[in-house]
Amino acid sequence: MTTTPIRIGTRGSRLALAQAHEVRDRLCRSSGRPETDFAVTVISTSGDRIQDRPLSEVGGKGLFTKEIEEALLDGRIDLAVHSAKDMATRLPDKLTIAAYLPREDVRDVFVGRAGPRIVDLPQGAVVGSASLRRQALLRRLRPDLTLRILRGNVQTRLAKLEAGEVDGTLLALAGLKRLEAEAAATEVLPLDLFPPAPGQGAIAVETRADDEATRRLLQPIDDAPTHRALLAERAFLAVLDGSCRTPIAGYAHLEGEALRFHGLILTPDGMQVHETRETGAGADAERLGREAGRRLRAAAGERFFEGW
Ligand SMILES: NCc1[nH]cc(CCC(=O)O)c1CC(=O)O
Repeated sequence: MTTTPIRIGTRGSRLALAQAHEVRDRLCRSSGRPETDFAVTVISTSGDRIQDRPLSEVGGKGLFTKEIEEALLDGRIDLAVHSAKDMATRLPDKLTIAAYLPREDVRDVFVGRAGPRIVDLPQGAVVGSASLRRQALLRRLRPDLTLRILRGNVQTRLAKLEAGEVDGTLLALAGLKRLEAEAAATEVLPLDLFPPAPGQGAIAVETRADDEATRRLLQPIDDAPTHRALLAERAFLAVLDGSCRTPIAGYAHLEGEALRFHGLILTPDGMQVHETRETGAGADAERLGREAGRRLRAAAGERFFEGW
């Protein structure tokens, strides 16, 4: 019997590969098919190639997914595995997110060389991050620090820290855990001070909307609570990210039947902050996220989004 393998597209970083392998392993278990029925295809993205500028300057998030989505649309792959955080808020028309794996820890961590905790850093210490959200949250807490753009995948960033380019950096705990490198974290940051980016810690599986067979294959590995939370967070982001230069945090999670949402926008210098906390029904996730976004838009005023 010959079967064409199901082709799984992913970026080539160690983290991306670990995530793609996790999806493949779950699909093997849920479908009873052997590993040889799946082929992991590495696709290089513009986000991987551009290393010297913040993503907000070169077109934002879609950069880590564009080439992979093109491969899906062309039929070169059947499904794509992404960090949900890296996905643009609007997907190409013919694509859909068919499954989210159970979410990993959503918190950010500090990895310090000059001191284990952010409070331990000496005045003016250099912290590297390419994330506008992390930079702004850090400035709010420690306006004296010097911020540097630190790009590259998780390994590269840890190597740059080790080499002394910066005194500390901020990373997602989820990524470190998936790389079995969580020991690198010197401080796990509290959710109220460092609310995560929408989608952080979640792995999304994208496919063609009209590919019924792949959608059916993915259905059993979809985690409903993560899916609900992500609907809220992505709806929130869609209302707010007309400009991808606005630092935005958004985190939804289910507590029983209730969906709790925390959203925050701030100026890049961390001086102005607008924040909202809401609770709603899990079934209303998208509406909850959208309304939280509208509330913040109204509270901040349109000029807030134009200032930089
Ligand atoms: N391209 C950045 C990126 N996208 C997803 C993760 C971590 C894993 C996750 O949030 O699921 C990271 C690295 C980081 O923020 O430290």
